[in-house]
Amino acid sequence: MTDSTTTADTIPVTILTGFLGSGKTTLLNHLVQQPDLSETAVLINEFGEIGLDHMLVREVKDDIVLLNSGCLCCTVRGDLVTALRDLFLKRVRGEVEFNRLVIETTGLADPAPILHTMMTDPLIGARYRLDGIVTTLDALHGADQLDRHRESVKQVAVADRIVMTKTDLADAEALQALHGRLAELNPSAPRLVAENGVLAPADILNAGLFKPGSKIPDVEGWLKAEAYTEHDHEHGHGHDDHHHHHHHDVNRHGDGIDAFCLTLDEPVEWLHLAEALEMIIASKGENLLRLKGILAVKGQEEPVAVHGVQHVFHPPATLPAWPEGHDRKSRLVFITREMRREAVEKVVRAALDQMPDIYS
Ligand SMILES: Nc1nc2c(ncn2[C@@H]2O[C@H](COP(=O)(O)OP(=O)(O)OP(=O)(O)O)[C@@H](O)[C@H]2O)c(=O)[nH]1
Repeated sequence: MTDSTTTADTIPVTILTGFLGSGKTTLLNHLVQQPDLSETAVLINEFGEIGLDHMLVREVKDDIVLLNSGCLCCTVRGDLVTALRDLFLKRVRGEVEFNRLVIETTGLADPAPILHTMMTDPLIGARYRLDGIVTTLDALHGADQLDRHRESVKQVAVADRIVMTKTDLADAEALQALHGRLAELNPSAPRLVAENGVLAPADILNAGLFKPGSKIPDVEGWLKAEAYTEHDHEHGHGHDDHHHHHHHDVNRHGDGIDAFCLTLDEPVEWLHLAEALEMIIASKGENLLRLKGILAVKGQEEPVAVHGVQHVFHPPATLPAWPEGHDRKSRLVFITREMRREAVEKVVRAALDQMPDIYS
């Protein structure tokens, strides 16, 4: 159950997304001047290169390849695949040096196809890993954009870090209301402020499971399960007790987005859990915006990390060890659209309550 895409020796990729005019390029221009990003390659997923002498900047044109299924969220960006492969080959040949990659998406882009490209292409998956999704949100127009555009909601919901821009133009009350809304849409993503693009790179880099130079995964920092539930302390009685607990969802409101964490006290039968996830994906995959989890698997000492965006999943990765002091319970955090916690939990519990698989 190992997977190189989450291991420490692959190139971390930050995806920078955010609505039209929300300040992505301004932020990127500032970031690439910082010493922390001196060995960073940048791919810009739209026209209009930015001139950065020491940087390797490449434009990715809208060359979209539709897979057989014809499903829009399965579109693989052919040109992005080529660009990522080319970059890696150049690095191998010693023509370019970089140890990190930033991909800036177009303002209207759904980040999911880019993530799919990274997760589904075997060559790319073996060389790059997703470090994090950084979403810029205009503090002045952000609330309106969230009301009007599903893309904007999705960009915020899948973010590992939310960067609020143009806070100098927004009044304090509106800003506070926006903070509240973002906390509901995406409870675990730290919200940062960049005035005219000024932000410390450390605030948005290394948001993934592995930090550069470290073989030990940062499970707590990656999952941030505590941001999703207020009642985890009530768990821990018996397996069956779960059915009777009151769960407090951090989020349920007009955007149709739910964010919640399922805690499973007992080690899980991997095949049963995989079955549950497959059922959820098959019926409503496009509404599963993001899933991350750390699992205690029956018959295995080490934890397993799972990670998915819509219906595309990273292969599960066995991590070297549980973090110190961890209660060794499985936790799955979900961000969904039009998919209630109760429905997801029912499918997961039903699958896990099956008889143990005696042949496995
Ligand atoms: N007042 C103010 N203006 C900002 C700030 N950040 C960005 N801007 C301005 O907002 C405008 C849009 O910024 P960009 O960085 O081009 O936004 P973008 O997301 O790259 O835009 P697209 O590529 O068109 O989607 C520019 O005129 C920036 O100067 C900020 O913090 N305060």
